[in-house]
Amino acid sequence: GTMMTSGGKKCSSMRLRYLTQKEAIALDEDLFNEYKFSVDQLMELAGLSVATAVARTYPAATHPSALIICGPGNNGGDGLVAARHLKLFGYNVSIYYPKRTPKPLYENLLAQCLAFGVDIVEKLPPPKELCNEYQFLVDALFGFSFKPPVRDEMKPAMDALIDAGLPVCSVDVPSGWNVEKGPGVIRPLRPDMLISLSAPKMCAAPEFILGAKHFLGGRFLPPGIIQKYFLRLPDYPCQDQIVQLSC
Ligand SMILES: NC(=O)C1=CN([C@@H]2O[C@H](COP(=O)(O)OP(=O)(O)OC[C@H]3O[C@@H](n4cnc5c(N)ncnc54)[C@H](O)[C@@H]3O)[C@@H](O)[C@H]2O)[C@@H](O)CC1
Ligand SMILES: [K+]
Repeated sequence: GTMMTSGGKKCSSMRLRYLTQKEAIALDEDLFNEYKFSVDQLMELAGLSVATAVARTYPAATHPSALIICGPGNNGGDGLVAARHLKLFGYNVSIYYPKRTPKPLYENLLAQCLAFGVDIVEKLPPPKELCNEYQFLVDALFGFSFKPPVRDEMKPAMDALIDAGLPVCSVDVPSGWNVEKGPGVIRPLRPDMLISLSAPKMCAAPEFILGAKHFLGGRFLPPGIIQKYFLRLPDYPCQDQIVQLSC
């Protein structure tokens, strides 16, 4: 079924199927191997979905400046793509990208960010000072390949997300969470909004994300994948790149 959000947008209330970590990884491999997608293709659509959901949740008029925290894998790549689109949408965008994987994919995305005027933050201020410069954070640190606990090198980035006291939008999986068992740790990240990509993972179930706003994006799954993984996905409205799952 569908419900209406306060903004008059449709919000799906159907019962979803949530993927295990293994299924999420296998589905990803199928897209590349069987369906011949390139990472760049899917990352562009994923990152555009993220930017769209962010813009719908945090309008630039009230939330003009964003800090996007990018990790070393493809979740971080989604963050780099989203940074460029948010810049195009009129936001002031900064990225913190502490561990840069030396691959052309990420190097090119970073070069594009620079060319579009995205600021690169080299050293994070203390978490409590982030609210002087930003109205919200985007968590593109870890996605479905993450295995807890967070290693030391990524702790400052994790602490910024948890301790800034700013609203956080998590990309695909709230960082630091167990992909299947949810928050787990004593003081977990509590995102204000989550955008699941292609299909929600187990940690995106309502009992874990509590009141967070939940979107689905990454509108690129072929019918064969939907059948193979028994997915139950809501319909995307018209040509939209995102659909809101919880109001
Ligand atoms: N199948 C899909 O729907 C698509 C997925 N994409 C994105 O790709 C993500 C998955 O990307 P990846 O598989 O590259 O992996 P992730 O981005 O989830 O994370 C892997 C990186 O994190 C590091 N890491 C893992 N555990 C850690 C720990 N405990 N402490 C510190 N570092 C740790 C790893 O060394 C690796 O560099 C998804 O969540 C999604 O955001 C999109 O880019 C494109 C399409
Ligand atoms: K994330």
